[in-house]
Amino acid sequence: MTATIGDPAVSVTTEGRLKTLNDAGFLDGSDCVVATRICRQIGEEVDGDAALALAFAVRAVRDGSTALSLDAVAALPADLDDEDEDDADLQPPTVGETVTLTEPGRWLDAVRSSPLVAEGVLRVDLGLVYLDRYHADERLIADALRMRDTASVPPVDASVVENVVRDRELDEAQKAAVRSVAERATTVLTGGPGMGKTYTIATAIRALGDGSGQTLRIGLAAPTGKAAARMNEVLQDELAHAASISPAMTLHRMLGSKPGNSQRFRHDARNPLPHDLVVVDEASMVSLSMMARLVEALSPSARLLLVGDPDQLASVEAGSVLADLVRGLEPGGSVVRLTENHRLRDDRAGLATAFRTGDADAVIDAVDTATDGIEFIEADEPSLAMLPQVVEHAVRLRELALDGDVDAALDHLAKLRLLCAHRTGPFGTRRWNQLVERALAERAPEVSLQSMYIGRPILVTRNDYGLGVRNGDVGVIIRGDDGPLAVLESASGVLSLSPWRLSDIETMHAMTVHKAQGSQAENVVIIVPPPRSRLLTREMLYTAVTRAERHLTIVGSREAVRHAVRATAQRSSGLAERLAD
Ligand SMILES: Nc1ncnc2c1ncn2[C@@H]1O[C@H](COP(=O)(O)OP(=O)(O)OP(=O)(O)O)[C@@H](O)[C@H]1O
Repeated sequence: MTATIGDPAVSVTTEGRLKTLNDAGFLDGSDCVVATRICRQIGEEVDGDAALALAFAVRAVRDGSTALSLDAVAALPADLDDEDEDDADLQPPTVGETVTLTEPGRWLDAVRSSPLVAEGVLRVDLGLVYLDRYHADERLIADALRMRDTASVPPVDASVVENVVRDRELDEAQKAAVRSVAERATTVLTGGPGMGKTYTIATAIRALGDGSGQTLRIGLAAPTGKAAARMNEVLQDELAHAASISPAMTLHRMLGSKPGNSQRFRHDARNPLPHDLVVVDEASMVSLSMMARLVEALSPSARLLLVGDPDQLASVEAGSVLADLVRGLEPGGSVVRLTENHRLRDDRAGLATAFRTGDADAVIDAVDTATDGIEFIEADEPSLAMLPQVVEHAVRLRELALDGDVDAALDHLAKLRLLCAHRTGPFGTRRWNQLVERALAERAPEVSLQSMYIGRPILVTRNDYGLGVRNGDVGVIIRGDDGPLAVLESASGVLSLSPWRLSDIETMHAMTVHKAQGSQAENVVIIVPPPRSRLLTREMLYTAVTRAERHLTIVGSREAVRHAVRATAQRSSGLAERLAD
C-alpha cells in the first residue's frame, strides 16, 4: 500500500505486519502512514513491536480512547466500513488471528525501551501506551483538579446557603449538590434526563450568589451551541435575577478560540478566565483536550460545576472525561448523583433506569410491559416497518412548507425524529434520507432535481456566528415570496434566510444519535442496528431512548437490544486512576 499525507512528496510505503493489518481492515491507511513515517524519521524498525504499538495507539484515539491497552489488541475486531455487508453474519477475525503478536508484557517492555519513547512520541504509563499529547492532557487534568481540591475557594455563608436550600423544593441529592458547590472547588453533578440537573444549577447559582454577599462573575458554557442555547432557555429566570451572569456560550467561545488554531485559546494558565464560578452543562460531550484547556484556564479561586449524564455517548473526539471524572472523584466526595425523576413519570423513566443498571433483562422487561409511551417493533428490515410513517411525516412537512407556514412547519418538524446509529450502510441515516426523498419524489419530481426542495428538513453541522446559526440547529426549507427560504430554530428565535447562505447543512429525514445528543423531540423512532454493529452500545441506545419527550418507538431485534445493553463502549484512559491516586 502506498499512502500519502500532507506534502505529496512524502510518500510512505507500509510493510510487514502493518500492511497485513491494513489490508485486513484492522488499521486504516492513516494509522499506518503516521506510524511508518515517524519510525523512519527517528530510526525505529518499521515492522517492530514499537511501530505496531504506535499504529494501534493512533487507531485507539480514532476509536475514542486516550490510551492503548496492549492486552486488548489481540481481541480487536476489524474496523470494517459501515457499508461493508459482505459476510455480515460471519464472526469477523481478530488481530491475534491475523498476525503474530508479542506477549503484552514483553511488548510493553519493547515499547518502553524504544526510541519512540526516548523521543517523546509515545509514553508508557499506568501500563498503557499513550500518544504524548493525550498523556499530557490526562496528567494536566488530574493535576489541576487535585490541586484545586486543596486550594481554598472564597468561603460563603453556609446559613444563607441553607436558607436558599430550604426555600426551594429540592430532593436530598439536589440539596447535597447545592451544598457541594458552596463548599468545594469542584463539583460533578450527574443525572439522567428530567432529574433536575438544570434546576439544581439554578439553585446553586442563587445560593452561591446570596451566600457570598457579593456580585459573583458566573460563566455558563456547554460543548455545543445547541446545548448552550438550551441552557439559556431553562436558566432565563436566573439570568434575569443576577446581573453578573452572561448568557451561556460554547466552551470554545468562553475560552476565546483563536482563528486557525483549534488547540490554543485566549484564556489559559497565564490569562485565566475571570469567573468565580464556571458551570459546564452536557459535560459528557466534552473531549479530553477541551477539558484540559478548561481546567488550565480556571482561576485558582474559581469554583467549577460540571453537569451531565455519564451514561450517554461520550464526545466525538477522544475521551470519556465525565465518566472518568465520576469514577476518579467519587471517592473524594465531589460527585453528586441525582436519581429521582421529576419529569418523566411514565414507562420511559423505568426504561432509562433499566439501561443505567446495565441489566438486559430489565431493559427488555421495561419495553415489554410498557403500556404507554414505548412501542417495540421487531423487524429485521426496519424500512418496511417504519417507512410509511416516516414518509407520511415528510409529506405533511412538505405541505406546510409549500403553504409557507413557518410555525406550523417547525412544529411539525419537532414532532418526529428518526434516529440511526450509523451514517452509512443499510441501517444508516444516508439510506433513510434517500428512501424518504425517493418516496417524496414519486409525488413531486422536483424533490429529486432540486437540492433546496420545499419541505427539506435540514440540520446545521457547523456554527456560523455571522449568520447566527449553530451546529445542531434544525429547520426546514419553505416556500418564500422570492423563492425557497430556510427557516431555523436558532438560539435567538426563528431565523429566515436564503438557504444558499448555509454552507454546512445536512438533510434530516433521519439523524444520527450522536447528532441528536443534547436535543429532544416529541416522538422518537430508533433504528437499532444488528448485533454485529460496532456502534451498537449501551451508551448509544440509552442516548437515543432518552431523546423522546412523549413517545418512543424502538425498531430492531430483541437480540440487538440485549447486545447493546451488554456492550458498553470501551474507551481506554488512565484519567480515573490518576484522579483517585
Ligand atoms: N425537586 C424538584 N421538585 C419538583 N420539581 C422539580 C424538582 N427538580 C426539578 N424539577 C422540575 O423537573 C423538571 C426537570 O428538571 P430539569 O429541567 O432541571 O432536569 P434536567 O436534569 O436538567 O433534564 P434534562 O437533562 O432533560 O434537561 C423541571 O420542570 C423542573 O422544574
